[in-house]
Amino acid sequence: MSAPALRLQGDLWIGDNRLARDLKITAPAGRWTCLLGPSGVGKSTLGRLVAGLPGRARLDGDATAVRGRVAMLAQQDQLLPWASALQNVTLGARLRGAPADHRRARDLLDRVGLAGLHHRRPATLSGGQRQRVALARTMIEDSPVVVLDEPFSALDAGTRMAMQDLAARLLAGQTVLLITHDPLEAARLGHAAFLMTAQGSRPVNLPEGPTPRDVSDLAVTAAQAAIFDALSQRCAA
Ligand SMILES: Nc1ncnc2c1ncn2[C@@H]1O[C@H](COP(=O)(O)OP(=O)(O)OP(=O)(O)O)[C@@H](O)[C@H]1O
Repeated sequence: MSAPALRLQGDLWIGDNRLARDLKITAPAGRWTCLLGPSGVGKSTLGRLVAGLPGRARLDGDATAVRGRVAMLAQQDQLLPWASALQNVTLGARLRGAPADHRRARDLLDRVGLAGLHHRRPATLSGGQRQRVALARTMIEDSPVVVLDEPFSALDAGTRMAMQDLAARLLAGQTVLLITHDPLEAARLGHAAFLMTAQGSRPVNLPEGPTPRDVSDLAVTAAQAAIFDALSQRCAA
């Protein structure tokens, strides 16, 4: 199934509480779109809407109905506590009643740096290790649309960069909505980016060219600074 573009427009609500108005966010097909904005503005809520998760949230404007599977890596890793890392990675297939691809699951766990930890339960893993199990679980799905909600936030700088590179490679061609607080992450990984506030959304300029971009690229540094500036102004407003 080819990856669709996403269009998210209108006011975002949870019940009677309007979180943000006049959103105009478009995520190009098969590309990474980053969503930035102050804490509590509704980024995760929007991500859950895209993923079709049940709840009281709604967008009262025009939104693309996403057909087919959406994989979501939520802010809390949501691993099953009684299942091993490997069983957590193959959970989606088991829930669909499909045969689990253990070989691929093991390979992904190795690639996210968890070789030797396949049989550990989540409680015996660090926060960053659990986040990487959740990342492997998201990547094995091969969904046309992927929502990543702060997927690298628990990782040290070196591991974070390595996981960004791996995700950019393995999710190439899928439509990815990346929710992040990290301007550098957006500048490295985004083909498009939006800053979301309670008053609306606006596109953020990113460097041209292939991703993941080099951190030492001056265009990346400049984009990072511009995003940081925009975020501080919006948060101070
Ligand atoms: N189930 C819920 N019922 C009512 N309000 C909720 C619910 N879930 C979240 N909220 C509220 O909705 C707002 C948006 O939350 P959300 O988690 O989407 O924000 P966010 O932009 O992702 O924040 P952060 O960057 O801190 O993760 C917050 O004010 C939160 O308290």
